[in-house]
Amino acid sequence: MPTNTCLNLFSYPNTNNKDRVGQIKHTDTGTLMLLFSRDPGLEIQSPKQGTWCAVPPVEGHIVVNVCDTLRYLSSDRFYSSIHRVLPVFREGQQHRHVVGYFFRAENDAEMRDSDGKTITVSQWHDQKYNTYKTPESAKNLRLC
Ligand SMILES: O=C(O)CCC(=O)C(=O)O
Ligand SMILES: [Fe+2]
Repeated sequence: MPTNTCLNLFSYPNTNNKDRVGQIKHTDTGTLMLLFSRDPGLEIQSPKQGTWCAVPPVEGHIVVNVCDTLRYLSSDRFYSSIHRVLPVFREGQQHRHVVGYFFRAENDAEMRDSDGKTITVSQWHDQKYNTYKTPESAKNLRLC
């Protein structure tokens, strides 16, 4: 059965322009995301206080991110983490490099979203990614 599981290589330009954003706040669509990074910039939002907290890279460690599908399949036992990427200027560096492995369930797998609606994994994925198409539509991004 096909899935949208993928390995993504990211390269963010190094900048000290505070108006630039690496990635706006979002949750990931799949089950788990493994993030391999030596560069700072990732932040997660506390679900209770709403405050942002840096996730600094730690030598020999990776970040494991819970994503939407795991939230739905676990009936909210696990929550998908709300996160964003900010530019962190680093002297002498050209880019911020990150590798993300996005585990995604089978496209036809069904789950119940937070409105109680039954939706397939690929429908959820496509619906969410359509909101990124323009900066205007991204303002309405449904997080989870
Ligand atoms: O660049 C990062 O640190 C995180 C990337 C990310 O959140 C994503 O691609 O969904
Ligand atoms: Fe993400």
